[in-house]
Amino acid sequence: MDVLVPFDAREPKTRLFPVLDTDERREFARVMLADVCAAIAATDREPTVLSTTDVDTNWPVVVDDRPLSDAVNGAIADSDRAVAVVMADLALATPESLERVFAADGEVVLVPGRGGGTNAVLTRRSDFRVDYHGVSIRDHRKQAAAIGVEPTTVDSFRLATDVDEPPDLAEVLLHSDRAAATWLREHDITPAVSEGRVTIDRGT
Ligand SMILES: Nc1nc2c(ncn2[C@@H]2O[C@H](COP(=O)(O)OP(=O)(O)OP(=O)(O)O)[C@@H](O)[C@H]2O)c(=O)[nH]1
Ligand SMILES: C[C@H](OP(=O)(O)O)C(=O)O
Repeated sequence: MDVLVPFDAREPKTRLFPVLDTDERREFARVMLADVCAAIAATDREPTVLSTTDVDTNWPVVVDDRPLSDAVNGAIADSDRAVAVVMADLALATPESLERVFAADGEVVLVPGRGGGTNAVLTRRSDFRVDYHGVSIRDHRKQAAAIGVEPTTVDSFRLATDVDEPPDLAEVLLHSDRAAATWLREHDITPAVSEGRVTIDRGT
C-alpha cells in the first residue's frame, strides 16, 4: 500500500491567521505533518509526503506542484498498489485510528471530516478519482458510485478532526499529547470558552 500525505508547503493553514502569523503557520503545519507521518510509520507503513515544494522531513518526499486533486489523482493512476491518502493536518491521528482505515474492507474507504471534507481515503481501485475542496465527502461518494463501488465509511473522531480554524486548536490541546500540542502550549495557546463553545486564548 502507498500512503500519501499531501502537504501544501507554500502557504499552509491560512485559516489560522487570527491566531498564528505566517511563519508560525508554516512551522505549525510542519509539526502536524511530522506527527501524522510518525503515526503512519507506527502502523509499519512508510508515509510519502506529496508536497507542493521540497520540504525537510524524515520521510520520502515527492514534489508535485499541481493542485491537490490533480496531484493525488496522478499518484493513484500511476500506482499499481492500493493508495491511502491521509491529510497532514490530522493532528489527533493515532496509529490505532489509522490502522482502522488501512485494514478496512472495501474497494474505496472514505473517512469524513467535520464540515463536509474527506480526511482520508483508501482506494484499491486505480480508476477512483478524488475531488477535494467544497463538499468533498459527497463528491467522493459520487466518484465511487461512478465506478460501481459502494464506499466503506470509517467514522472516527480523531480522523474527522482536521485542524483548519482556531477552535480546532483546542481539540489538539484537549486530545493530543504529541508534538503539535506541545508546540501550541509553548506558544501560549490554551483552551478557553466563548459563548458556551470551546475555543482558544493566546497569552501575550
Ligand atoms: N500536495 C498538495 N497538498 C495540498 C494542497 N492544498 C492543500 N494541501 C494539503 O491537503 C490537506 C488539506 O488541505 P487544507 O485543509 O485546505 O489545508 P491548507 O491548504 O494548508 O489550509 P488553508 O490555507 O486554511 O485552506 C493538508 O494536508 C494540506 O497541506 C496542494 O495544492 N497540493
Ligand atoms: C482538502 C479539503 O479539506 P478541508 O478544506 O475540508 O479541510 C477536503 O477535504 O476536501
